Amino acid sequence: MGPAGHGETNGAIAPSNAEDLETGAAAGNSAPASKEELLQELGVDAEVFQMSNAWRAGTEDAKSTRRANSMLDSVSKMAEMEGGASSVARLKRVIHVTLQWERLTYSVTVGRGKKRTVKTILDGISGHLEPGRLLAVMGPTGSGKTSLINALAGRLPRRAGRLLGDVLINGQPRSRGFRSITAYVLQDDVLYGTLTVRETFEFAAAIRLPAAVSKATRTQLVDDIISELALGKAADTFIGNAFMRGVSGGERKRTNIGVELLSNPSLLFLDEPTSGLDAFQAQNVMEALWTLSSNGRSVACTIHQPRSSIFRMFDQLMLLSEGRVMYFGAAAAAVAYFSQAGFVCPSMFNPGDFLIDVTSMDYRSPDSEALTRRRIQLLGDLYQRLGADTASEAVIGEESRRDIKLADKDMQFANNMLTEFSLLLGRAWRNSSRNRPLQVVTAGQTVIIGLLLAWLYSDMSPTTASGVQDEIGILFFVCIFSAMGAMFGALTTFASESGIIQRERASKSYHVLPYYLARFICDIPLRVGQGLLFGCILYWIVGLNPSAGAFFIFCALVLLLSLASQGLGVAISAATKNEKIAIALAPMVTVILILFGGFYVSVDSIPPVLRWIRYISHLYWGFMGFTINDFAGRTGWGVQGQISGDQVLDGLGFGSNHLWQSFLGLSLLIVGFNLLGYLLLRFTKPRYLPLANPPAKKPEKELLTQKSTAVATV
Ligand SMILES: Nc1ncnc2c1ncn2[C@@H]1O[C@H](COP(=O)(O)OP(=O)(O)OP(=O)(O)O)[C@@H](O)[C@H]1O
Repeated sequence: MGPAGHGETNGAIAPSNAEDLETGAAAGNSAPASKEELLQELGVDAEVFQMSNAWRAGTEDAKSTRRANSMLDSVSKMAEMEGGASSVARLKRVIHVTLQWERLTYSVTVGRGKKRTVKTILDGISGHLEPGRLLAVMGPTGSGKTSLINALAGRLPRRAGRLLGDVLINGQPRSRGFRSITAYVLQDDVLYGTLTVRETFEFAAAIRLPAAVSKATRTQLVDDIISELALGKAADTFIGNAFMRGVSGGERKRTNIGVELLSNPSLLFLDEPTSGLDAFQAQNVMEALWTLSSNGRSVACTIHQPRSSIFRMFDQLMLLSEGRVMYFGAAAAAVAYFSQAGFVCPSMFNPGDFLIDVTSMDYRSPDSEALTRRRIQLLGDLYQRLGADTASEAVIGEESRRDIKLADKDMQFANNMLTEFSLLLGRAWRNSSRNRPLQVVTAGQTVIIGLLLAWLYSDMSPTTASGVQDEIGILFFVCIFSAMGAMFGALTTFASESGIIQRERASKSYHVLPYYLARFICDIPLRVGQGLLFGCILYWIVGLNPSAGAFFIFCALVLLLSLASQGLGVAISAATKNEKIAIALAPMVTVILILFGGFYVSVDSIPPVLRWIRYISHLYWGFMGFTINDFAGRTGWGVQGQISGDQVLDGLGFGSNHLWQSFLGLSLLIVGFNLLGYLLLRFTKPRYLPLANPPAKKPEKELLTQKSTAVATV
């Protein structure tokens, strides 16, 4: 692979003159028919299909005059302010990245048993992206846009299939350093709704930049990003969530992009950055991307159907359909290319809509399906004949050559674990304390359940026939209530944060341990508050053990039980990695642990082989603690007050147990469940599909035979 052989390289990849075209045709390997045959079938006179410069050479380098390099300027200034610290200067410098991809083929196995087939999602796609350019990957739905961006960013899920081809960064295969210079912006915004835009950036700056970067510099960097993304007006507004109104969809999207910019990526991948936005917001987001690319970055995004003003911002366009390239080159020249191929865009028509119309399958009737399928096949063949071979060729500029080594630096954590912990604790605390709806719901349900129970059991008397059973029942209910609330709280919290954690871990923002500890510690006040509230309402009204010490032990047990349940909730959500599966699984786990909790089946009645299960049931230890705390050493139950508390404990199988065992059991489970949750979170990183070598080019003779067979079949 080398410099393009067709002069201007800012987009068009077809040979630059008729001679080149013929050469391309001769070498052109996998096209099933000659250019003339293809044009004939498309209904275009070959003579008319002039290789005019209009679509081939693409537009002028419109950006070069507009490329302000403002970011680079301010970055250099900041580096000076830092006393020229080389690490700081390097951290903020945009590296020039030329991305090339050649014959990318991605296939997956679909179906089961005899119906198993291999589905080709990307079929030999080649292209390139140079620094300072904005590449749009367009195509009808299901054409392979997301798969291509994921393949280029190295983000295809590992179990998904097979990926063949070459992806080069400044002429070199992607190395470990690839991630340190790239950012990948997901389609869904993953942000804390309870933080403002500025706080979100400040946190990202603090956690991603080394401690050597002063606060003033970080503030400057945040201000720069806010102005670069035109977020000035929204800077101090909350991001917002289901309970709290926040910034607009476009501002949210730009904040999402801005977070990635704080690690100063040189290569930016975005999947559908305008999805779900109205035309105006979409325009703002794309303008922000245009500015970012103008500052020397290489930006690639998928986009479904851009309005015409957005289309004009694209430097390069890769148009896909059915996993094949329909066009790759200067975006401004795409319409001319298609009009030469016989598809003329009506005047005043949005080019984006036109290109999608031309390359979409029409499934409305068998005839229209066959017709559009054939059209797409011909357009794919025509493109392959004209430009596919040279599509991955790019000029690797001087800056890119110089930057090869910088692009090879592996990503490192910026701070030590203690700093990470304090930053994460600050964020978690802010998030929890501002999450009023959660606090109100937690407090509300505690008060309602507490009062309801108190009311139901207010007439409870130890000297009735059912007195003992009533008291045991209420204690077990306390166990279940404390456990369920904490577990489902943890399930939803961790599930809602999992996107954020994944993104931050992918950019090596922090270790899992400080994150986990910060979350754990941050939840303690909520659990303590809930335990005390519940205890205060219920304990005295119902008339449990009246000693003050027993009351505090009761509250401590509620707290420990909640913390153990929280750990179990985290472990379940870390193991399942999916909120819906986690919420479906949690009740089953809870029911098993309830069964072994000592209330429904006494310990002696459990088959010996299953008895060990009670030791991993926090409900068992909690229930044991509550009953010992309430019954031990007391008397006065039964109609004549003849039943002692110790007899009750004997009946439950807790006669020989002590309170300290309950505390110890719960403490061990808190450690055990949380350790399990931590380890699952730590070691279950998303795994991505490695890139295998591209298939060797087949000898021309073999290809020609295949082509004639293919044409004959059609
Ligand atoms: N792991 C997979 N297993 C089976 N089919 C898959 C897999 N990944 C993608 N596909 C299929 O490949 C095709 C391309 O998917 P992709 O998401 O890349 O398309 P897209 O152009 O981004 O679509 P959209 O615009 O709807 O997001 C689709 O038909 C999709 O269903």
